[in-house]
Amino acid sequence: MFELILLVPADEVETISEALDALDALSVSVEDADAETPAEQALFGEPGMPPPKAGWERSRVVSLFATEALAIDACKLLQAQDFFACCTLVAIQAVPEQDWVRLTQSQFSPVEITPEFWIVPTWHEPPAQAKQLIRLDPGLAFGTGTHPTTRMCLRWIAKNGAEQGASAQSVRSDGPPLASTAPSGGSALREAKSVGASLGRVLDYGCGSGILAIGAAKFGAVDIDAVDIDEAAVQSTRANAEANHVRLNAGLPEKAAGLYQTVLANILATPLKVLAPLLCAHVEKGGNLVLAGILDRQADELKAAYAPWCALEVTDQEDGWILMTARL
Ligand SMILES: C[S@@+](CC[C@H](N)C(=O)[O-])C[C@H]1O[C@@H](n2cnc3c(N)ncnc32)[C@H](O)[C@@H]1O
Repeated sequence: MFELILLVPADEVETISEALDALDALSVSVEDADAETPAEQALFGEPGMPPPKAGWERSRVVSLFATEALAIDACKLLQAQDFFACCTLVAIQAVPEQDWVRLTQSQFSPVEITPEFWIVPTWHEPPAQAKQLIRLDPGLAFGTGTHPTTRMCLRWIAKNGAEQGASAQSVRSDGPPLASTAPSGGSALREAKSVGASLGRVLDYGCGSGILAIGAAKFGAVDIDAVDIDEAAVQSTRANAEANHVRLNAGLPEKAAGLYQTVLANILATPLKVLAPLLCAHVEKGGNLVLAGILDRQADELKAAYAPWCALEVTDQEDGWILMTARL
């Protein structure tokens, strides 16, 4: 593989990226050429806000080609275009051979939720102290446990759920009995001890990988619905639930039906505000609403949006993100 590296001004990033795509680049990535210097710029967008620009003031555009000849041809073609006038060729160079699988895997380590509750990729042995764990590999859907918002929701589940070691029998009982929630692996996991169900019936709204629904099952939830607007997330939730030997109902949002003792939603502040009446209507009297995906500066707007139904409070925080919960 050979990479063609260009320095491109912000206004031309989109045009150059599209041209590289048309010239059969295997991939095109755009980086801030000033990253990790005082001139580094943040580029991000949130729902309801203007979309971020396609590139930085000085963008480093790196495209990958199967052969050196293809990279050189693409470069020559680009250099002949008007829009290339303010761009600079940095290099055409061979990409060293890498074990990409090993490299990717090395970036995902077990994630500690509590000292006894861990998220562990399948290629890792569980840590010795793990008494409860979720087996999860990175996939297309959001939710590997590495994001603070997911971790805060899981901490809430661990704190408010049944005692660790809750068995497969403690999850939904309308299917065939499941073998075990105990993961394979080297750690000495405690045998099933509790079928308590302090989470009760659970709704995971915006389930992504299904990580919260699976966590709820591991901590004694009795009947779990996991919904998402993204069909790929629904598929991912089903596959991850099966891999973790837990039973849940995954589907599109209309699958959410009736009242739940626990409603979890880790989305973002803007959709959470829009969803306030719907989410609150699904929480039974005395039940819990658990919201994440909220920046600490957004606490007051969320409190106001939910005030007609409940009094949201900030009950956890990590890296500028907050967890807001309420009892209805
Ligand atoms: C930040 S991810 C959270 C995933 C997972 N629950 C977690 O805690 O890691 C948010 C998920 O919500 C879904 N989502 C966004 N808006 C939604 C909506 N209006 N209704 C249902 N799901 C939504 C997205 O597709 C995405 O999978």
